[in-house]
Amino acid sequence: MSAPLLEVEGISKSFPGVRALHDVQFHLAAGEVLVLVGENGAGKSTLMKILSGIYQRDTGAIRVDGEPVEISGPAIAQQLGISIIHQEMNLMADLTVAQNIFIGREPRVAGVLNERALNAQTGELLEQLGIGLDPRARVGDLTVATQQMVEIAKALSFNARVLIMDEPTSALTDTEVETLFGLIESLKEGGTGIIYISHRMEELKRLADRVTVLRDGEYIGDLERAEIDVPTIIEMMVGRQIDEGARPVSSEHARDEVVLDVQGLSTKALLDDVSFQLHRGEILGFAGLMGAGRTETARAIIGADPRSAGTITVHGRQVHISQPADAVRHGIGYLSEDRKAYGLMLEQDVSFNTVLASMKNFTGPLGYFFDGKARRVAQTFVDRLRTKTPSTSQQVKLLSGGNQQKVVIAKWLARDCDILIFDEPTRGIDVGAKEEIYRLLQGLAADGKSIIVISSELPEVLRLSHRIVVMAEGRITGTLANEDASQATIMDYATHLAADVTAAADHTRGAA
Ligand SMILES: Nc1ncnc2c1ncn2[C@@H]1O[C@H](COP(=O)(O)OP(=O)(O)OP(=O)(O)O)[C@@H](O)[C@H]1O
Repeated sequence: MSAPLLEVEGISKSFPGVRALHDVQFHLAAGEVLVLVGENGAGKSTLMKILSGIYQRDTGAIRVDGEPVEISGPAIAQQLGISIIHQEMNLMADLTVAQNIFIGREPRVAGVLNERALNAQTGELLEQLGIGLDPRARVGDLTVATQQMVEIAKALSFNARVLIMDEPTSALTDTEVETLFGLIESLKEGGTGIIYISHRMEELKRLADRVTVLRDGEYIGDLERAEIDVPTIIEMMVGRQIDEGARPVSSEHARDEVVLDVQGLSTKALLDDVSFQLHRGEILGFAGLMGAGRTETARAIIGADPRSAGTITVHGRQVHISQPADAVRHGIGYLSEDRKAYGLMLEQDVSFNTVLASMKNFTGPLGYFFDGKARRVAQTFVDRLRTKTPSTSQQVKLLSGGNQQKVVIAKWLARDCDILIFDEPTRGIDVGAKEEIYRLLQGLAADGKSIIVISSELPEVLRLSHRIVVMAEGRITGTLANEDASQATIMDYATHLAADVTAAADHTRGAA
């Protein structure tokens, strides 16, 4: 039998205070998709960073085609044919597609960049991959999905034999996901081995030839394609069974007081006459395709983007919100979908970030910061959300992606706003922690908070929301009671297949 394309054995890696990996193994054959799963902080990214030369292992062996290798830096990984596509992409917005792919390797004549050859070479590569894209397009003008295709093209331009994808679908629409999966199929046929990290269980069934499970930095086991069963995998991942909670019903809160009333909200860029009401104790889900206007609605409400029309009424009083600080003053908290840009101060620790939105409760006269109090509060959220961190004094940038997201959630929970808007709250969060976050949000709603959840995951919208607002192209196309909604009906409204039902639905049922 020929040696596997890639093999790792006995890999361990520690950081100060954290044992990230201990005696981990896996193997990958040419033309195989290996899906790597594990809870947040299980060690998936660390393992991939070792393979791509970003981190050095403490112990263990790595073999390519059966030969031991030392991956002492990213350039060596590239030479060995190992390429990684990160969760957060590393492209330069102001450069073109071609410039990004061949940056530092551009064809030159007598030292001068040959733009024409560069574009031709890129055109060829894109065509081979079946990606219909102009090599001269500016990357900053492309959608996230297309940028990701550029990342993949870039990885393959180094003749990658092993392609590592870290949660590649987390920011893609359903059709874009299909395009990506099509590309993965053709890469497999060409003999590329793919390591695919995902928290989405449905993807695993579609894609995986094999699944490798990590828990707490340790190798738990492998499942072959025929053995893949989601509940088994979840149990291997979290070491216990997860009960899925019941879906809520809309009538529970439909008659309660209206806490937030948005009428005729419009923006120059996209929104057209967006109107809805949020009740006390209600979770209102916002569904729709990427670009439908859900994030824009949130941003227009909190004053992050200018409105061209519309009124916002909080607890019966019309309010003037022209910047996010005004929104917070009126008790509206917004958890952004982009945690790095808006959510966290990465250099600061878990404790500081947890109290970041409620600083005045932790600051005394003359700006004295009550560090002990902040740490106690931060620790309660670390416990409740099961955030994996050695302590509350760990810098946030050293946490895994999913655990950073938990800190963002803690920050808004600590702020104690009356109205909370969560934009893709569980992006990058593992299945076990997701269910805990759902219960936490439902607990907050039961205590009288009002919550908007924007989510691209329909099972999440259905699991959480009393009512569901569906948007398409900047407008609300439907408002559904949870008991009337299914993934299919939501998609109908999101794609305009159903008539506008806003008026017919129980949009105003509770306003009596
Ligand atoms: N540079 C670092 N310094 C200290 N600790 C680190 C560093 N990088 C990772 N860790 C820790 O190592 C552990 C494994 O993290 P890793 O990012 O590999 O997890 P993951 O499985 O990829 O999680 P997620 O699903 O949340 O992305 C975590 O506890 C993380 O906080």
